[in-house]
Amino acid sequence: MTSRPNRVRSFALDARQAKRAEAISIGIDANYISSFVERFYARVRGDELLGPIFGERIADWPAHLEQMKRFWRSVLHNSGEFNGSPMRKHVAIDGLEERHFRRWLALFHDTLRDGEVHAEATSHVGTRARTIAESLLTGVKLHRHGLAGSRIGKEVFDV
Ligand code: HEM
Repeated sequence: MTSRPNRVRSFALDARQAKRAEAISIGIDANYISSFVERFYARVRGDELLGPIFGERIADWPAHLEQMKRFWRSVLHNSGEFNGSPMRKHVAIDGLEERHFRRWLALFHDTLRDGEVHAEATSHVGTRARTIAESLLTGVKLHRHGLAGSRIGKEVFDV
């Protein structure tokens, strides 16, 4: 008979595999993730608002791109490969505000649309990005202004 911890573990594995299979069925495989990460950060680096913020902080671009691929595989395939601390790192960027997140999302959505393989993939990945951006912005505001300034629970981005 299978022990309880084993059953729990195999349930978690099934859920992880199901999520990955569902993503892959709409074209979100590891190559798709790698491609949008590469193309997105090429745009970001050339952007006059965001480029300098990254330029001052990223010394090793190949390492950053690998980290971002692990992040997106964890988000989209539940791969569990990412162990960073995005909230802490974004809170530490002085002057980061709504207009930066708006630009980030606009570039991200342009990248997804330009490399579109499946409209459902664009919509799925774009929605995940927007949700994470909203939570990072909420965290940044909370850290800076406390609860009153954080607009918790409000829809922030409409892209
Ligand atoms: C407002 C625009 C943004 C700017 C200027 C920005 C900038 C940066 C910078 C400079 C880093 C490197 C930090 C370091 O290693 O010390 C970083 C890391 C990261 N960013 Fe952003 N970011 C933005 C928005 C976002 C959004 C919307 C997401 C997710 C949807 C995101 C996800 C990440 C992740 C996962 C990391 C790696 C964190 C880690 O390794 O612990 N960023 N970002």
